[in-house]
Amino acid sequence: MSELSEFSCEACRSDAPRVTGDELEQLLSELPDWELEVIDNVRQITRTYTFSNFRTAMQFSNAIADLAESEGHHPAILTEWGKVTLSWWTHKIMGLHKNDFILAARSDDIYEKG
Ligand SMILES: C[C@H](O)[C@H](O)[C@H]1CNC2=NC(N)=NC(=O)C2=N1
Repeated sequence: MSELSEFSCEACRSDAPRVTGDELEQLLSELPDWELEVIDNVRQITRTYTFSNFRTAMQFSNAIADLAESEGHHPAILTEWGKVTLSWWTHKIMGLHKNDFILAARSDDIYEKG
């Protein structure tokens, strides 16, 4: 469990600063299973989780949906047979906010709880 999951998300505003530079490197180092990607010039963090079948993949996806709704912050979720890929970024700032790293850590906790 990353310490990041202990943090609370803050209300994100359109003028919130994007995470960059040393802070970005530090946050990425706390989430070793996550990859930094740039899609349509927008930085995001992505991880693919594996499952034994589609039903358990869907159950995890629904748990992530509950997390997202409770925090008012939503990932892209790709649910496939045996796999779920999550991508977190902040739409308002078209980039990465600390909230994205907090929720990625919370996503890992949900996965590890099984
Ligand atoms: C109106 C609604 O609360 C906002 O659009 C929220 C919804 N969920 C969100 N999710 C993400 N990832 N980024 C946002 O900027 C965002 N904004």
